[in-house]
Amino acid sequence: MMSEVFVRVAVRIRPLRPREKLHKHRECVQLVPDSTQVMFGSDRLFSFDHALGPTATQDEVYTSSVQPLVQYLLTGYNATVFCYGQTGSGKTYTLEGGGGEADEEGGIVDRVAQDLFLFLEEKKRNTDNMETTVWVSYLELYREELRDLLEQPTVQKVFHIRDDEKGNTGNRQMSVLFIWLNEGNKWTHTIAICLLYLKSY
Ligand SMILES: Nc1ncnc2c1ncn2[C@@H]1O[C@H](COP(=O)(O)OP(=O)(O)OP(=O)(O)O)[C@@H](O)[C@H]1O
Repeated sequence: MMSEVFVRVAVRIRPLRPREKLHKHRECVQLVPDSTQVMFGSDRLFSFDHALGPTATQDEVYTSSVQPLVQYLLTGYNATVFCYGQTGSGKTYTLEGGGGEADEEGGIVDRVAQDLFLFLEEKKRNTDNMETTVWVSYLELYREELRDLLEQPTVQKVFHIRDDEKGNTGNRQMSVLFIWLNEGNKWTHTIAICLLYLKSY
């Protein structure tokens, strides 16, 4: 059951990369054991809804911070997950995964796609005449420009972010968006990115 908190913030501290170790970089942020706090330097404490340290697995990140939202989606609510952080802090790794073949490296997007279909299957088994449609969009928002990543690179479709006279972007809707690839009747890979769904009008 989701509590009445609409925005939750999880912090993830990534491990030092081999090159950083080679250059003798040191961690400057510590996870406070058995808490959801992190410490900067020796005395600055910050609290979050979830705090995940350098040894946290992709699965721990997903189950603690995202999985409840997928359940929530099926009850008709919208949910948005986004990663924020400076360059190299691990946003792509957390969302899309480490790029390896191993399941444990899969990111949030893979796991959302897999679970969504599992949960839908389960719901379908317990519900008469249930029909579901899953819409898929894959958009990139970069420097105020939107690109449809499912379009052929040669097709230049222009999306606009539009405001009404009061400055509201009324037709804008945040969603969880994903694509999946089905090779030889087997779900071999899932990629998803959640950004922004805009009705083009
Ligand atoms: N939790 C982690 N465990 C192991 N390696 C990680 C982890 N998080 C990030 N990395 C590695 O650190 C590097 C930087 O991460 P990533 O590319 O995800 O950063 P980013 O925030 O997306 O950066 P940018 O904003 O420049 O795209 C990558 O080589 C990635 O594989």
